[in-house]
Amino acid sequence: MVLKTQIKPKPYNLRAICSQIIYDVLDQGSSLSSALSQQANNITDKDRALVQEICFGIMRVLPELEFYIQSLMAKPLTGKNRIIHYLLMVGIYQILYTRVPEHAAVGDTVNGVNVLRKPALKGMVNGVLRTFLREKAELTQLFLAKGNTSLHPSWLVKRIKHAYPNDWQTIIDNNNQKPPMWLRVNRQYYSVPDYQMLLQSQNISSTSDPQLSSALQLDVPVGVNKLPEFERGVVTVQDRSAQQAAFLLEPQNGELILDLCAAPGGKTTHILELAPQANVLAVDIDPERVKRIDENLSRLKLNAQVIVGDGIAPEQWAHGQQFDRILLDAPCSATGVIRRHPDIKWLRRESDIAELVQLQFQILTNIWPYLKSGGTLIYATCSILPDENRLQIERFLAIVPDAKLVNDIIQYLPTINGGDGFFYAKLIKT
Ligand SMILES: C[S@@+](CC[C@H](N)C(=O)[O-])C[C@H]1O[C@@H](n2cnc3c(N)ncnc32)[C@H](O)[C@@H]1O
Repeated sequence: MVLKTQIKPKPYNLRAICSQIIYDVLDQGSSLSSALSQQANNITDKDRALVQEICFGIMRVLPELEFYIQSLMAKPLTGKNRIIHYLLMVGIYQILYTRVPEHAAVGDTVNGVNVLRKPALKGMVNGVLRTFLREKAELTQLFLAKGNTSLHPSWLVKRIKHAYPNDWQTIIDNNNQKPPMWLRVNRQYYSVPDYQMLLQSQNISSTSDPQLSSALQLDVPVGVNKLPEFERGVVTVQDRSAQQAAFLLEPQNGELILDLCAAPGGKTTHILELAPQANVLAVDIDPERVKRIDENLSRLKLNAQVIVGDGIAPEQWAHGQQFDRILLDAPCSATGVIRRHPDIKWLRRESDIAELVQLQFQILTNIWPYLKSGGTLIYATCSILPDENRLQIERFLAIVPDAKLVNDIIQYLPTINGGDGFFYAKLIKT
């Protein structure tokens, strides 16, 4: 008789899962959204919201948690024990910022040590968390007096201060808030007031935007599965600032339109909602992200040609075509969307900025010949740094004689209950 080896399932501990996610971001350089989706199958539906709350929250207040751990431990945990450093963060974050009762926060975090197979560190984790509970009031005072209360890396604070000497503090404060949830209503199906009524019938209250005919802000964010007719393509989750792109582009039916750097397709689908008979070519360099453009198009039942391609080398995929309109949503520092992706603060390096500026400039200059004479190009970023935005466009206009700026540039800053930080320049070819 052959005995089957029984594989023992790994005990489930959501604090251990959170510390693995934080480790993947901070030590392995993964983005928070991809680290979360890597673990998605290991998390029960019931715990999903709490895992998100803890992981996003830790990224938001990382320097504060580091300060407490440093204050409570003589030596930092390094090497293979690093994951326990992040487990401590998970414990402290819960005590300070969630409604999880303190005894559960401490007890379950301490149990996470076994799940992470570091039993020798159990006593230490228990000790640190219990000391934190006792000394919480003094430690938080000390943090306010001595810590990095901007919760941003210093290079970024310096750049934001330099660019916005009057508004920098507000920008930093707004970056540290939780983001509002905006919807874009597909007006092929519903007017904004009608969809708002439909939401209200499900007890989801929302506020419309007098300046933007497609946008609704939810008073309290909800999961997309709660949104009426989401699967039918009636609404898309998209920040109000990002919703401006397709309006500025003014796509028309029958035109040939290039959406460059298009993944995951938030703006591709909006272009087609506004001009369903436009011929849209959506291009992105990242094959995995390109799949998401197809998924979004099929949810919204819209058609575009979607390809993997490098914006620096349009000769490889444009086949000599010229476009009536081009949307270039350039790769950028994403410093305008920090409240949505707080991991950006720790993943970005200052040296990335110059590289991104160079990449943006190359894509912009290389795609320009593919715009028809009289055509429109929208250059967009979700950055608030002038090097990627205003200065980029000034440099371009100075060397490209047939490019003309229409109206003024638009620089949105992240605003509470408003939109994300975004930049737009509308250029025409004379
Ligand atoms: C800001 S995101 C685009 C968001 C998208 N437009 C939307 O609304 O959903 C920037 C995109 O640029 C892509 N990208 C980066 N370098 C590129 C390149 N050299 N050529 C084409 N796409 C590139 C990235 O893969 C990323 O998907």
